[in-house]
Amino acid sequence: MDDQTPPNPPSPPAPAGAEAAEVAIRLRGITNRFGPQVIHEDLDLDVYRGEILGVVGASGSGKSVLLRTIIGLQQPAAGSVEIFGRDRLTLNADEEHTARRNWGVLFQDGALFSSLTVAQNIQVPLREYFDLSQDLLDQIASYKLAMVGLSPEAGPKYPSELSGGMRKRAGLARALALDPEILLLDEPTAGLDPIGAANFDQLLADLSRALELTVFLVTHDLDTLHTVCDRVAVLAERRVLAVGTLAELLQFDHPWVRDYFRGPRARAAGITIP
Ligand SMILES: Nc1ncnc2c1ncn2[C@@H]1O[C@H](COP(=O)(O)OP(=O)(O)OP(=O)(O)O)[C@@H](O)[C@H]1O
Repeated sequence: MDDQTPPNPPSPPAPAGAEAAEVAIRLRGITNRFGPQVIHEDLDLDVYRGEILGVVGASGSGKSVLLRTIIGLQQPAAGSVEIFGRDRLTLNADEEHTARRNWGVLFQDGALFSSLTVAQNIQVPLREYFDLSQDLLDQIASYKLAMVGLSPEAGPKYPSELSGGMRKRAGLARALALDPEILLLDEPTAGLDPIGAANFDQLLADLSRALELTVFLVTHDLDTLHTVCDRVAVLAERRVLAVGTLAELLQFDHPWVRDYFRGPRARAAGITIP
């Protein structure tokens, strides 16, 4: 760490009212670099079981890299990633395979396989983990489609035949295929019109409650932060600069945080200083 870098803030307290809230994802001392470019340095973050944590930060601050670090697509240069108390960087291949069932991911563009139908996309993770009959696979795909508000007619369609909003929902259905406890989403409302985005937010809020999901949600969408997130983490200066409820962040005195949460777009989203 260079001399200019302020120390990490103390570990954030558990959410109000949650006595000894269980930590679902614990990141400690995470450092990520690409060549000389340092993205994260000694980054700490706790995501509590059952919460929806919004992750914000300027473009290029490392939100997606952090998501990839949690799921193992990015190997950090230093630090630990604990999922429900187990350091996933120390798991062997079998343990890693089992652990991966515990989370579902929705990447920015939905990341569906374009050569597979929506139903086949949902069935990919199911085939990887279970030996099920085609009939059962089809039933599960229909059930997952219904869960995300898509009709059974979407099942035989190819991703290119869906609207952007439907593709996001299909991606969500695939992320939920294995009934994960943790859901990670990278800018799920990007590219959706305001009504589509609001509908997706509502779906996410309903599903996370019904399925008791822990949600790590990378977003630039102030409406999403306001309507669905329990807490928000701000990524800046290569670490988690602040984490708390929106009301707490509104009191946080830092130029980027102030501009982001108190600007005209924040006011338009209904975020106001209490
Ligand atoms: N595989 C990679 N190789 C080299 N550099 C990378 C790689 N992945 C990400 N980066 C760099 O890491 C930095 C953080 O990228 P990241 O995608 O995490 O930003 P972000 O905060 O998600 O941005 P945005 O809000 O624009 O999506 C960027 O400067 C990016 O160029």
